[in-house]
Amino acid sequence: MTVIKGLYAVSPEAEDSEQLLAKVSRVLDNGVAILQYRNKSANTVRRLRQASLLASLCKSRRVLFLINDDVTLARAVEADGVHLGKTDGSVADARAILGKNAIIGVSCYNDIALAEQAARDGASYIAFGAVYPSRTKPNAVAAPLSLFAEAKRLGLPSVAIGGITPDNAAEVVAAGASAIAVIGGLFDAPDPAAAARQMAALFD
Ligand SMILES: Cc1ncc(COP(=O)(O)OP(=O)(O)O)c(N)n1
Ligand SMILES: Cc1ncsc1CCOP(=O)(O)O
Ligand SMILES: [Mg+2]
Repeated sequence: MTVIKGLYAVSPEAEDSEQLLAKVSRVLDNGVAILQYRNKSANTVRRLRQASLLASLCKSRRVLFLINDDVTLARAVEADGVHLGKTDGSVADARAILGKNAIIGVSCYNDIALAEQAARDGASYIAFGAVYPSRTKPNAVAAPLSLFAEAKRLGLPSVAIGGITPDNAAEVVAAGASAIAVIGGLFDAPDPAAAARQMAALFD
């Protein structure tokens, strides 16, 4: 079984694919266990190009590679899996397309009932957030850290997302999150590689 644990980097929006590759490449060797390609604005051609570049990078660095929202794209680039929110399709459909070993993560926001449902549906992990206010997604619902202890009984890895930085990440890990998903706290840090090392070290 694939282990979902540690620093889970989520890619920032980027128009320039080479710049995106360079940015991600700089943090990847500093303790990132999982990378998610998340792009909410580019067209299909650019998304395919960016996802292909990141897929090769992750393969060469032995980092798990997931795609946000888009099962078709995940299959096209042979990603390890997909992350699904409430409007992104079902776990069953994703598994039918990606196969039984695919990693399928499900957003549960601040709702333990959604996590229970995701567990019944065969999700690989559940995600709660935003655990802190997020500049990337300012309207995200606020999720209390107590959810991570509560979700332990489901027996699935739990991922925390939203506003996580090197300054608050220890508190999230102490609350019981298996992994911390980070965009701004990593890619907007003064020294992204150092921020990655600091957050990854919490899982040693
Ligand atoms: C690890 C992780 N957790 C939550 C999300 C959010 O997914 P969703 O609610 O579908 O929102 P968008 O990211 O699609 O805007 C995520 N992407 N990754
Ligand atoms: C996708 C998503 N879902 C809840 S908060 C968020 C954004 C996370 O980005 P950041 O780490 O910059 O707050
Ligand atoms: Mg989504």
